[in-house]
Amino acid sequence: MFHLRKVSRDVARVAVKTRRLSSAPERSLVDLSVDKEGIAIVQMQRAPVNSLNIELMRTICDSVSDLEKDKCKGMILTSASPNIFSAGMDLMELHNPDMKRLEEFSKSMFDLVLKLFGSKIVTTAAIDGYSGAGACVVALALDYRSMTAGKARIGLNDTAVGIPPAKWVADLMTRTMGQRNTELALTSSFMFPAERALQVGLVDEVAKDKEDAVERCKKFIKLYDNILPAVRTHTKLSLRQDFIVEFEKNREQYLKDFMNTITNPAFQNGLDIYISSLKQKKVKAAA
Ligand SMILES: CCCCCCCC/C=C\CC(=O)SCCNC(=O)CCNC(=O)[C@H](O)C(C)(C)COP(=O)(O)OP(=O)(O)OC[C@H]1O[C@@H](n2cnc3c(N)ncnc32)[C@H](O)[C@@H]1OP(=O)(O)O
Repeated sequence: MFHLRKVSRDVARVAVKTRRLSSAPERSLVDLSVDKEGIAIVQMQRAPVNSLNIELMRTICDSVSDLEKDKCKGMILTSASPNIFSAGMDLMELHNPDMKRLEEFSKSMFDLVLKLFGSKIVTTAAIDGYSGAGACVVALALDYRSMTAGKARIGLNDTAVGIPPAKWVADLMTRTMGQRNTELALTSSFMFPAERALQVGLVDEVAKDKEDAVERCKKFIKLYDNILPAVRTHTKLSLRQDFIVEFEKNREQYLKDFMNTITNPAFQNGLDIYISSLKQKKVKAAA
């Protein structure tokens, strides 16, 4: 049986870790709550756009570990930012990086993907807004995705940012969308609205708003009510083992490849321009 009091202790623990790891966050990077049925909502709240820095990735990872330990039924990853699920990796982590921090960043990214993909609990995302690149990878590592119709977009726009998608990223997407759709999505960096994402299998359901997206995740988690959790986990992990084994085997190489891409001067030049264009957009909007 799940106890609410225990969960608030967990929340406090996550908040403490976050304060220790990061230079200045005033509050926890995720808001974690669990309902009476043992369904957790892990709400990212790293303003303004939930960009994934080391601290946010570690906090999500630790939250999932805590929920697994507490034998939670399932989790819903969502966002506190209106219209943004997550802007993907924190570009500031990639821009003129300190080598040691970049290595830590890469490790945190791999740890998070493996934690989510291999989680014992049912993992879902209620995607209510932009979910690009690294955020799309996070969503793909989960069991189920519901996404709101309207302005929200999801996709792997890595090539647009100047990062050729790693083999493991393409594999993760292929498992969900198949070879042809993945090829088209990755080469074009297409950002899918919810209905198109549903057609290609990138998301599982289209919701009318965030509340509906969360409800659909809950419904999905409850589909497993009559299945023994250990049997469900065993089945899921045996079907995912090939990816996990391959990832672990090549992890060092993936790390080197990623670090080489990021530290390449041509990538850094491109990133300068990309970041300036993001800032410029704001200046133009204000004018
Ligand atoms: C964990 C597993 C990861 C595994 C990944 C492996 C594959 C690696 C591939 C890709 C890596 C990436 O993820 S690179 C990041 C890609 N993301 C983007 O290109 C998104 C860029 N941002 C936008 O398009 C827009 O900001 C937005 C649509 C997300 C929001 O638009 P909006 O108009 O609402 O807000 P602003 O544009 O004004 O942004 C507000 C504020 O946030 C800053 N910002 C935006 N995105 C990022 C980011 N990704 N990292 C850091 N900061 C970001 C933006 O510059 C503004 O800052 P200021 O207020 O200071 O101007």
